[in-house]
Amino acid sequence: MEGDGGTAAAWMATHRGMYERATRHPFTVSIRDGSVDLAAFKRWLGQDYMFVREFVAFLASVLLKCCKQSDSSDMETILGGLASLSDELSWFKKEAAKWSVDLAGISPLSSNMEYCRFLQSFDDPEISYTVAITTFWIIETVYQDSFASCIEEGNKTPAELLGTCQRWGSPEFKQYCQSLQRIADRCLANAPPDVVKNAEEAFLRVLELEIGFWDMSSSQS
Ligand SMILES: Cc1ncc(CO)c(N)n1
Repeated sequence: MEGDGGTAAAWMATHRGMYERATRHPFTVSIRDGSVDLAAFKRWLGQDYMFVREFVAFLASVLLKCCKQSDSSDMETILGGLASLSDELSWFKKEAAKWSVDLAGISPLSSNMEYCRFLQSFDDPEISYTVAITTFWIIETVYQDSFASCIEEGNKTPAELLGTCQRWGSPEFKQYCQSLQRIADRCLANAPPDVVKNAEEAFLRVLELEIGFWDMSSSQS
């Protein structure tokens, strides 16, 4: 949450309560303190695999909006993100095998479906690149912040979950999120007020959906 004076950091401060509900959720807090229910972790793993497949399509829509801008200099960053999702899907398959989670037999739970429907709504060409890139930034940042807290000093994260936490909690992933934040801030600084308002609404909607996703993982809702 390094406030660098941009709009993104300002929203994290204004909506701090919601932001913390998403990034210090009882589910990730239970990973950090070692009390995590492994059945819940496995549920999260299977559901998140399905989410990430949908996230690929979302990111493709962000990339397309980027390419249609007169200045498409963010293309490399987004393309890099898309490429790392390929690696991420392989990681999910490996991790699922390790935990005996049958990915083929999973169907999305309702909070996951709701989140996926939100991602699909970005297919609409009317939704601006600014709103889409801001959404992308906050989706990644919630995971970065959540999992980074599980590997902070003093954690009691079970050894077999450290790999998961490092995937999103690593310094490299943090840098990547910061580069997305700079892009979002630049777009927001140049956007008309109605677009900024839509982006803030999308920011809040992501926090809500992320909380729902953790709730679902903890308790199958
Ligand atoms: C639900 C959810 N939010 C964010 C990310 C970050 O990639 C993810 N994998 N899953």
